[in-house]
Amino acid sequence: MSEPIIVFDKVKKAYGNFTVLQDLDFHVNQGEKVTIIGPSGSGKSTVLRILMTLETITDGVVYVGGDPLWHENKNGTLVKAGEAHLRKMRTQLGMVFQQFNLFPHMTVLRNLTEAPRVVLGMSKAEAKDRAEELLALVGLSEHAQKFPGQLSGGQQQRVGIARALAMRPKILLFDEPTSALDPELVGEVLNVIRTLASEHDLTMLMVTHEMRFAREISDRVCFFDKGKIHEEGTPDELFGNPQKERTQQFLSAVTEGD
Ligand SMILES: Nc1ncnc2c1ncn2[C@@H]1O[C@H](COP(=O)(O)OP(=O)(O)OP(=O)(O)O)[C@@H](O)[C@H]1O
Repeated sequence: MSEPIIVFDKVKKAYGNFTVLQDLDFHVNQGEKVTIIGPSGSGKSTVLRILMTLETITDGVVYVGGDPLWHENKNGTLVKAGEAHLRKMRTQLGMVFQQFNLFPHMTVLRNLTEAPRVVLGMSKAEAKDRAEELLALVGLSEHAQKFPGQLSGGQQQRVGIARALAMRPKILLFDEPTSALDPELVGEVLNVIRTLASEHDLTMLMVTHEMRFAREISDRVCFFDKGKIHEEGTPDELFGNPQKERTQQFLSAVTEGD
Protein backbone atom coordinates (compact mmCIF):
# COMPACT_ATOMS: atom_id res chain seq x y z
CA MET A 1 0.00 0.00 0.00
CA SER A 2 1.59 3.28 -1.07
CA GLU A 3 1.81 6.38 1.10
CA PRO A 4 -0.44 9.41 0.69
CA ILE A 5 1.39 12.16 -1.19
CA ILE A 6 -1.49 14.66 -0.87
CA VAL A 7 -3.55 15.00 2.32
CA PHE A 8 -6.31 17.51 3.07
CA ASP A 9 -6.95 17.43 6.82
CA LYS A 10 -10.21 19.19 7.74
CA VAL A 11 -9.61 21.92 5.20
CA LYS A 12 -11.94 24.87 5.07
CA LYS A 13 -11.95 27.47 2.32
CA ALA A 14 -14.24 30.46 2.55
CA TYR A 15 -14.62 33.71 0.65
CA GLY A 16 -16.11 36.02 3.26
CA ASN A 17 -19.32 34.34 4.43
CA PHE A 18 -19.36 31.93 1.52
CA THR A 19 -17.83 28.56 2.35
CA VAL A 20 -16.54 26.60 -0.64
CA LEU A 21 -14.81 23.72 1.21
CA GLN A 22 -16.04 22.62 4.62
CA ASP A 23 -13.84 20.32 6.75
CA LEU A 24 -12.58 18.52 3.67
CA ASP A 25 -10.72 15.27 4.34
CA PHE A 26 -9.15 13.99 1.16
CA HIS A 27 -6.00 12.16 0.15
CA VAL A 28 -4.19 10.92 -2.94
CA ASN A 29 -1.64 8.13 -2.72
CA GLN A 30 1.72 8.16 -4.45
CA GLY A 31 1.31 7.12 -8.09
CA GLU A 32 -2.47 7.13 -7.83
CA LYS A 33 -4.65 8.60 -10.61
CA VAL A 34 -7.62 10.32 -9.00
CA THR A 35 -10.43 12.16 -10.75
CA ILE A 36 -12.77 14.69 -9.16
CA ILE A 37 -16.19 15.06 -10.72
CA GLY A 38 -19.20 17.03 -9.55
CA PRO A 39 -21.56 19.90 -10.26
CA SER A 40 -20.42 23.39 -11.15
CA GLY A 41 -19.42 25.40 -8.07
CA SER A 42 -18.87 22.33 -5.86
CA GLY A 43 -15.25 23.33 -5.17
CA LYS A 44 -13.38 21.01 -7.54
CA SER A 45 -11.05 23.60 -9.06
CA THR A 46 -10.52 25.16 -5.64
CA VAL A 47 -8.85 21.93 -4.46
CA LEU A 48 -6.34 22.16 -7.34
CA ARG A 49 -5.80 25.90 -6.91
CA ILE A 50 -5.04 25.40 -3.19
CA LEU A 51 -2.47 22.73 -4.10
CA MET A 52 -0.82 25.06 -6.64
CA THR A 53 -0.71 27.75 -3.89
CA LEU A 54 -2.92 29.97 -6.04
CA GLU A 55 -5.52 30.09 -3.25
CA THR A 56 -4.93 30.17 0.51
CA ILE A 57 -6.86 28.02 2.98
CA THR A 58 -9.05 29.33 5.79
CA ASP A 59 -8.56 26.44 8.22
CA GLY A 60 -7.14 22.92 8.43
CA VAL A 61 -3.84 21.63 7.04
CA VAL A 62 -2.78 20.44 3.59
CA TYR A 63 0.21 18.08 3.33
CA VAL A 64 2.21 17.46 0.17
CA GLY A 65 4.90 14.77 0.25
CA GLY A 66 4.50 14.59 4.04
CA ASP A 67 5.17 18.29 4.67
CA PRO A 68 2.56 20.94 5.40
CA LEU A 69 1.99 23.06 2.30
CA TRP A 70 0.54 26.23 3.76
CA HIS A 71 2.34 25.99 7.11
CA GLU A 72 5.84 25.63 8.46
CA ASN A 73 6.81 23.70 11.52
CA LYS A 74 8.36 26.12 14.05
CA ASN A 75 9.37 24.42 17.33
CA GLY A 76 6.60 21.87 17.05
CA THR A 77 3.83 24.33 16.11
CA LEU A 78 2.43 24.94 12.66
CA VAL A 79 2.69 28.58 11.63
CA LYS A 80 1.69 30.24 8.35
CA ALA A 81 4.29 29.46 5.68
CA GLY A 82 6.57 32.12 4.25
CA GLU A 83 7.21 32.63 0.54
CA ALA A 84 10.45 30.56 0.55
CA HIS A 85 8.60 27.52 1.92
CA LEU A 86 5.77 27.92 -0.62
CA ARG A 87 8.28 28.23 -3.46
CA LYS A 88 10.04 25.02 -2.38
CA MET A 89 6.78 23.11 -1.96
CA ARG A 90 5.47 24.30 -5.34
CA THR A 91 8.27 22.50 -7.19
CA GLN A 92 6.60 19.17 -6.37
CA LEU A 93 3.50 20.05 -8.38
CA GLY A 94 2.69 20.91 -11.97
CA MET A 95 -0.64 22.07 -13.31
CA VAL A 96 -2.33 21.91 -16.68
CA PHE A 97 -4.89 24.72 -16.98
CA GLN A 98 -8.18 24.83 -18.82
CA GLN A 99 -7.05 27.91 -20.81
CA PHE A 100 -3.49 26.53 -21.42
CA ASN A 101 -1.84 29.67 -19.90
CA LEU A 102 1.15 29.55 -22.27
CA PHE A 103 3.42 32.58 -22.65
CA PRO A 104 2.13 33.99 -25.98
CA HIS A 105 5.30 35.94 -26.82
CA MET A 106 7.63 32.94 -26.39
CA THR A 107 8.23 30.08 -28.80
CA VAL A 108 6.99 26.62 -27.85
CA LEU A 109 10.55 25.61 -26.97
CA ARG A 110 11.07 28.67 -24.77
CA ASN A 111 7.74 28.02 -23.03
CA LEU A 112 9.26 24.71 -21.96
CA THR A 113 12.77 25.89 -21.07
CA GLU A 114 11.99 29.16 -19.25
CA ALA A 115 10.87 27.86 -15.84
CA PRO A 116 13.45 25.02 -15.60
CA ARG A 117 16.19 27.59 -16.30
CA VAL A 118 14.88 30.39 -14.06
CA VAL A 119 13.37 28.37 -11.20
CA LEU A 120 15.46 25.18 -11.20
CA GLY A 121 18.66 26.79 -12.49
CA MET A 122 19.02 24.18 -15.25
CA SER A 123 21.68 24.83 -17.91
CA LYS A 124 20.47 26.02 -21.33
CA ALA A 125 21.60 22.78 -22.99
CA GLU A 126 19.93 20.51 -20.41
CA ALA A 127 16.67 22.49 -20.49
CA LYS A 128 16.65 22.31 -24.31
CA ASP A 129 17.35 18.55 -24.36
CA ARG A 130 14.60 17.94 -21.84
CA ALA A 131 12.16 20.20 -23.76
CA GLU A 132 12.87 18.33 -27.00
CA GLU A 133 12.22 14.98 -25.29
CA LEU A 134 8.91 16.28 -23.95
CA LEU A 135 7.86 17.73 -27.30
CA ALA A 136 8.48 14.31 -28.82
CA LEU A 137 6.38 12.74 -26.06
CA VAL A 138 3.41 15.00 -26.89
CA GLY A 139 3.99 14.65 -30.66
CA LEU A 140 4.99 18.26 -31.35
CA SER A 141 8.70 18.07 -32.23
CA GLU A 142 8.25 19.93 -35.51
CA HIS A 143 6.51 22.88 -33.82
CA ALA A 144 9.30 23.86 -31.40
CA GLN A 145 9.99 27.24 -33.05
CA LYS A 146 6.37 28.30 -33.43
CA PHE A 147 4.47 30.66 -31.15
CA PRO A 148 1.37 29.43 -29.26
CA GLY A 149 -0.92 31.55 -31.48
CA GLN A 150 0.22 29.55 -34.51
CA LEU A 151 -1.01 26.26 -32.99
CA SER A 152 -4.46 24.71 -32.65
CA GLY A 153 -6.07 24.55 -29.20
CA GLY A 154 -5.29 20.85 -28.92
CA GLN A 155 -1.64 21.46 -29.80
CA GLN A 156 -1.45 24.34 -27.30
CA GLN A 157 -2.79 22.12 -24.56
CA ARG A 158 -0.24 19.43 -25.43
CA VAL A 159 2.43 22.13 -25.02
CA GLY A 160 0.75 22.96 -21.67
CA ILE A 161 1.20 19.35 -20.55
CA ALA A 162 4.84 19.26 -21.74
CA ARG A 163 5.49 22.55 -19.95
CA ALA A 164 4.13 21.22 -16.66
CA LEU A 165 6.29 18.08 -17.04
CA ALA A 166 9.41 20.14 -17.79
CA MET A 167 9.58 21.06 -14.10
CA ARG A 168 9.77 17.33 -13.21
CA PRO A 169 6.88 17.45 -10.75
CA LYS A 170 5.93 14.43 -8.64
CA ILE A 171 2.28 15.41 -8.92
CA LEU A 172 0.45 16.58 -12.02
CA LEU A 173 -2.83 18.45 -11.64
CA PHE A 174 -5.27 18.84 -14.52
CA ASP A 175 -8.05 21.42 -14.32
CA GLU A 176 -10.63 20.48 -16.97
CA PRO A 177 -7.86 20.19 -19.57
CA THR A 178 -10.19 19.64 -22.53
CA SER A 179 -13.13 21.89 -21.75
CA ALA A 180 -11.85 24.88 -23.76
CA LEU A 181 -11.28 22.73 -26.85
CA ASP A 182 -13.40 22.17 -29.95
CA PRO A 183 -14.77 18.61 -29.76
CA GLU A 184 -12.58 17.32 -32.59
CA LEU A 185 -9.43 18.38 -30.70
CA VAL A 186 -10.28 16.69 -27.40
CA GLY A 187 -9.06 13.23 -28.46
CA GLU A 188 -5.43 14.20 -29.10
CA VAL A 189 -5.13 15.74 -25.62
CA LEU A 190 -6.79 12.77 -23.93
CA ASN A 191 -4.38 10.47 -25.80
CA VAL A 192 -1.38 12.27 -24.34
CA ILE A 193 -2.85 12.11 -20.81
CA ARG A 194 -3.70 8.43 -21.33
CA THR A 195 -0.05 7.71 -22.29
CA LEU A 196 1.23 9.59 -19.26
CA ALA A 197 -1.15 7.76 -16.97
CA SER A 198 -0.18 4.33 -18.24
CA GLU A 199 3.56 4.74 -18.72
CA HIS A 200 4.65 7.03 -15.91
CA ASP A 201 4.72 6.74 -12.16
CA LEU A 202 3.31 10.26 -11.75
CA THR A 203 0.61 11.01 -9.23
CA MET A 204 -2.28 12.55 -11.18
CA LEU A 205 -5.23 14.51 -9.85
CA MET A 206 -7.72 15.65 -12.44
CA VAL A 207 -10.93 17.65 -12.52
CA THR A 208 -12.86 16.71 -15.62
CA HIS A 209 -16.26 16.60 -17.25
CA GLU A 210 -15.12 13.77 -19.56
CA MET A 211 -16.84 10.94 -17.72
CA ARG A 212 -15.88 8.16 -20.10
CA PHE A 213 -12.25 9.19 -19.91
CA ALA A 214 -12.39 9.46 -16.10
CA ARG A 215 -13.76 5.94 -16.01
CA GLU A 216 -10.97 4.64 -18.21
CA ILE A 217 -7.89 6.19 -16.63
CA SER A 218 -8.68 6.67 -12.92
CA ASP A 219 -7.80 4.39 -10.03
CA ARG A 220 -10.38 6.28 -7.96
CA VAL A 221 -13.16 8.75 -8.71
CA CYS A 222 -14.45 11.26 -6.15
CA PHE A 223 -17.87 12.83 -6.55
CA PHE A 224 -17.80 16.32 -5.01
CA ASP A 225 -20.89 18.12 -3.88
CA LYS A 226 -21.04 21.33 -1.82
CA GLY A 227 -17.34 21.26 -0.96
CA LYS A 228 -17.24 17.69 0.32
CA ILE A 229 -16.63 14.23 -1.08
CA HIS A 230 -20.15 12.94 -1.32
CA GLU A 231 -19.15 9.52 -2.64
CA GLU A 232 -15.95 7.90 -3.93
CA GLY A 233 -14.83 4.59 -5.29
CA THR A 234 -13.20 2.79 -8.18
CA PRO A 235 -14.56 3.90 -11.57
CA ASP A 236 -16.58 0.69 -11.79
CA GLU A 237 -18.10 1.28 -8.35
CA LEU A 238 -18.85 4.96 -8.81
CA PHE A 239 -20.06 4.90 -12.42
CA GLY A 240 -21.42 1.35 -12.44
CA ASN A 241 -23.12 1.18 -9.07
CA PRO A 242 -23.40 4.60 -7.36
CA GLN A 243 -24.83 4.23 -3.87
CA LYS A 244 -26.12 7.70 -3.13
CA GLU A 245 -29.08 9.37 -4.73
CA ARG A 246 -27.26 12.67 -5.43
CA THR A 247 -24.48 10.79 -7.25
CA GLN A 248 -27.04 8.86 -9.30
CA GLN A 249 -28.84 12.09 -10.24
CA PHE A 250 -25.62 13.83 -11.28
CA LEU A 251 -24.38 10.88 -13.33
CA SER A 252 -27.65 10.36 -15.12
CA ALA A 253 -27.79 14.09 -16.00
CA VAL A 254 -24.21 14.26 -17.34
CA THR A 255 -24.20 10.94 -19.17
CA GLU A 256 -27.57 11.50 -20.86
CA GLY A 257 -27.32 10.62 -24.53
CA ASP A 258 -23.95 8.85 -24.12
N1 LIG B 1 -12.21 34.49 -5.75
C1 LIG B 1 -13.44 34.09 -5.44
N2 LIG B 1 -14.27 34.86 -4.71
C2 LIG B 1 -15.50 34.43 -4.37
N3 LIG B 1 -16.02 33.23 -4.71
C3 LIG B 1 -15.24 32.43 -5.44
C4 LIG B 1 -13.91 32.79 -5.84
N4 LIG B 1 -13.38 31.75 -6.55
C5 LIG B 1 -14.33 30.79 -6.58
N5 LIG B 1 -15.44 31.19 -5.94
C6 LIG B 1 -16.68 30.41 -5.76
O1 LIG B 1 -16.34 29.19 -5.15
C7 LIG B 1 -17.19 28.15 -5.63
C8 LIG B 1 -16.36 26.95 -6.05
O2 LIG B 1 -15.59 27.29 -7.18
P1 LIG B 1 -14.78 26.18 -8.01
O3 LIG B 1 -14.17 26.87 -9.19
O4 LIG B 1 -13.88 25.43 -7.11
O5 LIG B 1 -15.95 25.23 -8.47
P2 LIG B 1 -15.93 24.01 -9.49
O6 LIG B 1 -16.55 22.87 -8.80
O7 LIG B 1 -14.56 23.82 -10.03
O8 LIG B 1 -16.92 24.54 -10.62
P3 LIG B 1 -16.84 24.45 -12.24
O9 LIG B 1 -17.14 23.02 -12.59
O10 LIG B 1 -17.95 25.39 -12.67
O11 LIG B 1 -15.48 24.93 -12.65
C9 LIG B 1 -18.02 28.74 -6.75
O12 LIG B 1 -19.31 29.01 -6.25
C10 LIG B 1 -17.29 30.02 -7.08
O13 LIG B 1 -18.19 31.01 -7.54
